[in-house]
Amino acid sequence: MKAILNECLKLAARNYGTRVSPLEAGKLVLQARKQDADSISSLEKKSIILDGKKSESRSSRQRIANLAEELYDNYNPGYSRTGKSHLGTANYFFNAAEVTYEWSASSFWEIPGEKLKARAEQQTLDQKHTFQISGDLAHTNGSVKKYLGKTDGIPFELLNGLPEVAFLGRCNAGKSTLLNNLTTEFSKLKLDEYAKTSKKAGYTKTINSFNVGRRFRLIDTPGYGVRGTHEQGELIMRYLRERRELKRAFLLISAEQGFTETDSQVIEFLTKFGIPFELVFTKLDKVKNVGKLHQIIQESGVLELPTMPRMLFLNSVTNSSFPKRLGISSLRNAILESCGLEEGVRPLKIKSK
Ligand SMILES: Nc1nc2c(ncn2[C@@H]2O[C@H](COP(=O)(O)OP(=O)(O)OP(=O)(O)O)[C@@H](O)[C@H]2O)c(=O)[nH]1
Ligand SMILES: [Mg+2]
Repeated sequence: MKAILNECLKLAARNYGTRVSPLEAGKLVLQARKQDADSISSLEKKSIILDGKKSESRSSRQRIANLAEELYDNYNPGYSRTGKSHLGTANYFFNAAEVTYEWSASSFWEIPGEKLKARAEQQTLDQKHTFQISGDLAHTNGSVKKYLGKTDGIPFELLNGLPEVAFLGRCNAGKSTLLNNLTTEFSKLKLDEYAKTSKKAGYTKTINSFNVGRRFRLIDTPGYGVRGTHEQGELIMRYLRERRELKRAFLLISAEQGFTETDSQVIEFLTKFGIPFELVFTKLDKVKNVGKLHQIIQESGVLELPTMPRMLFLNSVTNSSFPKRLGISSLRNAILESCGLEEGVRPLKIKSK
């Protein structure tokens, strides 16, 4: 299957603008992806069934260690595998960057700078209106300029338009834990606790922002579902639609439990409003049967989405079968990439030892 896909992509590259349009190439890739999903997956053929018997054999440990990567390759045929040097620099960035909690918001207007932006925009509109009515330039005499220079008491660094990526997902999907996972060095056994987490669903109540190395912001959000409230849902939807700094959303799905109806609605919402997003399957350590995970993905319809979101697989919690945090390098790399940070970029603020 990989060979066919590679052929499609090569064909598209060679014939761009001549025989095969990118749209046709896209269709070919989609078709190939669907066939890939329909066939018994390569992983299933290899019978990686983690049935809880805790096989201690070396090959089994090796298979688990490669699980996140194999799933990534299996479900992202359109993406080339990220090179080791890219992953290495992404890991360096996250390990070295200073992480600071910045703000929380329980309504859209509490997000630093949003009120200010809206007022400035209103003034620009009013100014245009004045031009139209009077045609007299002197009429506006620079009042807008005077206003734009002020920050309304909001520290300038909160208004400095850093790119943002947001974690979305049902309550208890592991959003806050993932934020801690991303920002904790591999060598540490226990995750740093930047974002507060709990076994109790519905723990995060506001949108919370964390500055990473003064290069971008990670945004933790309240979960949706039974424990989420209507107001939280409205806040998240507004943030997703209106926040200009948002570069990409990462939608978390429990690899053990799969999609809920609300997850599907959120995917529909993101697609409808053209909000770039990727899918992150969390709690890989809880998956006992990889075949079931394949079934969950295939039956969810996400493989047919026209936007072909990338799919990442990881675990934030370790246990004896999963002694390592898998899949995190790929997510770190995807975040830097979505924020437009080139390979080799360094944090502007380094963690103190
Ligand atoms: N086994 C396992 N547990 C995880 C993983 N990620 C998170 N958890 C656990 O899931 C529970 C919920 O994690 P949170 O990070 O608080 O989940 P959340 O999505 O932020 O939840 P809300 O704030 O309620 O929306 C905690 O007990 C975590 O330890 C994982 O990868 N594997
Ligand atoms: Mg949370």
